[in-house]
Amino acid sequence: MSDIRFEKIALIGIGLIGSSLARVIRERRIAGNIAVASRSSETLERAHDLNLGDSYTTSATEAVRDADLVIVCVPVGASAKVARDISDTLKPGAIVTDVGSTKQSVIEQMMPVLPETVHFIPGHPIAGTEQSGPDAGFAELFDGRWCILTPIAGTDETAIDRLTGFWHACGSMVDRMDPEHHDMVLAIVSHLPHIIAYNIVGTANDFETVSKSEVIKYSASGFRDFTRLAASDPTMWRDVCLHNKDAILEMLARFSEDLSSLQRAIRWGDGDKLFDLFNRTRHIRKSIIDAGQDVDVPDFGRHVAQTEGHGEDTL
Ligand SMILES: NC(=O)c1ccc[n+]([C@@H]2O[C@H](COP(=O)([O-])OP(=O)(O)OC[C@H]3O[C@@H](n4cnc5c(N)ncnc54)[C@H](O)[C@@H]3O)[C@@H](O)[C@H]2O)c1
Ligand SMILES: O=C(O)C(=O)C[C@]1(C(=O)O)C=C[C@@H](O)C=C1
Repeated sequence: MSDIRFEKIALIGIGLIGSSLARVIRERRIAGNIAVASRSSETLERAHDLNLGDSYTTSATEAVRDADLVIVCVPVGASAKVARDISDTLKPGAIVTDVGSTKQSVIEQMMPVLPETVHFIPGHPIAGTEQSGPDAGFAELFDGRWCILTPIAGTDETAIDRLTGFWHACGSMVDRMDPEHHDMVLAIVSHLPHIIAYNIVGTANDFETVSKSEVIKYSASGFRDFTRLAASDPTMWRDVCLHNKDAILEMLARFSEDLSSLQRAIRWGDGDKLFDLFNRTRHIRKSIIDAGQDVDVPDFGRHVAQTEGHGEDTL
């Protein structure tokens, strides 16, 4: 199907999300030209080998020249630097968006730097895996998943419609949300689960009386699910924690209170309380399945994770 909506799309960052976008844009002919920018020449070379774009550069400044749509696909802590790099070469009338997991911080970092001649519309596809790097992406990643746009008041509606059309062409359903609300919702449905996973796997790893080989040998189901999340990219999740601090701390406080209450029920043998909670949560799972949102992470592109950029300057 030919569905060209943009002459030129620039992808800044070509990891899991950037490379999935490159693949779906190419497969579904959403753009005439894809410019790929990555700060590391090694990643860029890999993107070239995988034939992800039409041009490749380590300069974000160069990539965005003449682009009608610019999609920033880097860890959220790098947003300000990217905005500074691209602001002078952006084409007037271009749409600039991002895919970052937090929204208020990205807006605070990018908005003051970007020129008023472009349409800045923050976005967040609620789709991903624990993998990272250009090998990890796949064209079907966004199929049937939500993408949340958090436009700033006064943004041109035609530009929002164009970006909505882009995400539809990538297979997504699109919702609009206030950035503050987005950060609170994602803190509970995405950020807390990852923090809990990192913590539980860390606890198991530090536990002296259970050996590492026993953890690996007997992690049949429940623990195994946590290890998948805890294998997610450290740079990305460090930035999420630092850039959605208030909402995450609010959710962690509630979580800790509820955990203490659960701990008390176990200590005092309060079976009714335990049963009521477990029964209530079981229904949530059923509602997710009934809503068709029980999307298993598929096996497409499950190569060894390439985690480029750890510990680098993305704060
Ligand atoms: N992984 C997921 O499940 C997922 C889902 C939705 C949104 N996101 C968001 O998408 C963005 C990209 O995540 P990803 O999973 O594709 O990560 P990734 O690690 O696979 O790719 C990140 C890319 O950004 C580049 N990069 C890293 N630091 C940079 C810097 N300081 N300056 C410029 N470029 C830099 C890397 O070279 C790489 O090309 C993040 O903001 C993340 O929060 C991730
Ligand atoms: O499925 C996973 O592995 C993910 O971590 C994807 C996930 C999520 O928590 O749902 C992670 C972060 C993103 O911002 C959006 C999606």
